[in-house]
Amino acid sequence: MQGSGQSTQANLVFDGVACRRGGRTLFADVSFVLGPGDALIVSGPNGVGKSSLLRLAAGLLETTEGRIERSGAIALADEHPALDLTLPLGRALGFWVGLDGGDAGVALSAVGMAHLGEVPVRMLSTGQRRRATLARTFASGADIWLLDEPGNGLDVASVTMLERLIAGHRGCGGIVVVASHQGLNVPGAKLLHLGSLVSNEVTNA
Ligand SMILES: Nc1ncnc2c1ncn2[C@@H]1O[C@H](COP(=O)(O)OP(=O)(O)OP(=O)(O)O)[C@@H](O)[C@H]1O
Repeated sequence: MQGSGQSTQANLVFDGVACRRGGRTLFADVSFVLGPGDALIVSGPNGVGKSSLLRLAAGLLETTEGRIERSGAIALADEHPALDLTLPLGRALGFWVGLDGGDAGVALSAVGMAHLGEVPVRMLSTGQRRRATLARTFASGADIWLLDEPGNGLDVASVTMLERLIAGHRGCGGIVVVASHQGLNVPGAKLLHLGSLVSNEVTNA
């Protein structure tokens, strides 16, 4: 099914991971194990390293210490929609669908944007661009979704839609990691609060 975990063997493991950027240790000794259907919410103040943790998980940053293991395709959704601003939304999404597979129309419907397929990406509102980014994540068919502040700019109905997409992905064996200041409803998610170097402990919700 499009937008769901394609593999029942997806996993993401951090074992004693540290992250150093700009000459500063952001966090150290972060450990967690996520398997099919799991979710992790990463919270903490601005600049503590939430986005950096997602980039580590995506393999875009190197760990300073520790080990990261991942199995399954990864989609990272941050504030950059990575959609061609000049194209109508349906065609811009279609470019990625052409590479990843899936169906742009189904993905747009999943985020309530089926009626906006002809609107150029540059004309979308902030919240609509966020939803378009989610559509791209959904369409990717990736097993592991890394969502950076996915609720930013979303209205109440769209936050509910986001929570439903996350639940659906987990229900199909996918893994979701969310960095968020917002209190999203992600039942049974593990929680990681990055705050000080002594409190990077994962707890259950
Ligand atoms: N390319 C970079 N080079 C050096 N330092 C960086 C780079 N990108 C980010 N940083 C620094 O790493 C720290 C953590 O940034 P990061 O974006 O991971 O934090 P965050 O917890 O996601 O913050 P926010 O809640 O504001 O989104 C910040 O101090 C930031 O300045």
